[in-house]
Amino acid sequence: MTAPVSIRNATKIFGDFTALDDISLEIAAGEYIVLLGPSGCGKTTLLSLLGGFLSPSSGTIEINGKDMGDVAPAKRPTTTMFQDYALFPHMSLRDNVAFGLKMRKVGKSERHAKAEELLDMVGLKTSANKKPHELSGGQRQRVALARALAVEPDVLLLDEPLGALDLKLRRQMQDELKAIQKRVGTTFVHVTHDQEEAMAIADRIVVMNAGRIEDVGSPENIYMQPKTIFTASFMGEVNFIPGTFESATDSTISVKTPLGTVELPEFECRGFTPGASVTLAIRPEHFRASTGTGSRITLGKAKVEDGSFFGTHHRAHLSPLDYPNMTITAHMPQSAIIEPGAWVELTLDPTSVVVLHGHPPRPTPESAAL
Ligand SMILES: Nc1ncnc2c1ncn2[C@@H]1O[C@H](COP(=O)(O)OP(=O)(O)OP(=O)(O)O)[C@@H](O)[C@H]1O
Repeated sequence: MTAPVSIRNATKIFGDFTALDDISLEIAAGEYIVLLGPSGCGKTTLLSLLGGFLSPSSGTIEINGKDMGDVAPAKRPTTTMFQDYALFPHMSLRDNVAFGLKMRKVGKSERHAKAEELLDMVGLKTSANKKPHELSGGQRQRVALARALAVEPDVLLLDEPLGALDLKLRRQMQDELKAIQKRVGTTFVHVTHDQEEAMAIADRIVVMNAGRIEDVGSPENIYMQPKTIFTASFMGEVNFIPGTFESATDSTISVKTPLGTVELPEFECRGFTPGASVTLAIRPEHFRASTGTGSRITLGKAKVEDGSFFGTHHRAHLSPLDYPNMTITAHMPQSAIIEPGAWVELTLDPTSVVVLHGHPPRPTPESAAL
């Protein structure tokens, strides 16, 4: 079972605090959506509006074309899976998974068959008679997922579902969650503050900040072409170089920076006007500190301050000759020899540079990698 979801101009106000501010979002049936953002940005509040545990102060929520305004949580085609799982300790895994079906008066043999089918799907076929305390954290998480899916919701709401797991298990369960979602085809809306988790799982990521949606897109899109300074910095490491927009032709734009004027391909018209403050957002892996140039642009010489080896690459901090107060974080090839004090040529692929409106909120002369 699966359904589309429409959130239209949803606002939620607690007293004089606006937790959600005019949120609109269309979710397709069968999509895996991740709501991503820092603590307090309104993710759980939005999930609670979908589940019916909170009502919007204004705006509407439709699931499968039906307005959910007056529909109680238990009557909605949604199930919520919380971080603490809330499994019943005295019940077998089979009975835990079958619980929702029992409440719906489904007969014993039918509900047990369904529970066993779902336990099989989450890799716990032979554990149906065990109790939750006999399981590891990851196994308990799988039982909670099977239990949530047993009642065949159209939309499954997951609030930090992997928050209680250690990092390794978390990464493993992300792959499993995604695979199970694709298999059952249910619409999933998953809340997390972990950008790697969002990238690993989502069909589309919704980046939230202070009660508003900052950006929506595929993981690749959000990472490579963030629309705002907030998204660029929240989605992994990035260098910000402040600049001034100078001019545009049909195929290039020109931005003046402390490291010189750079000509970049015009990838999308974002309404820049000459003289406007802009920021170049550049991922560390898009810099190359080398002597090669080719079709790359150069930002001049830079001094290696320090470097660390990360297996797949070195991560180095560099000070540009023309602007020594700035620190650039660049990834350098595995084979590079990183010596503090060495001078390198700083080059980058112009197609990887994102030009954003404004300057970062804490504009430091360094514009250090955040
Ligand atoms: N019942 C409430 N009454 C008053 N304020 C609330 C209530 N529920 C949430 N808030 C506030 O609304 C804001 C958003 O809360 P919400 O729980 O949605 O954030 P979140 O993004 O899920 O954060 P976290 O990742 O920490 O769970 C917070 O500032 C929170 O304090």
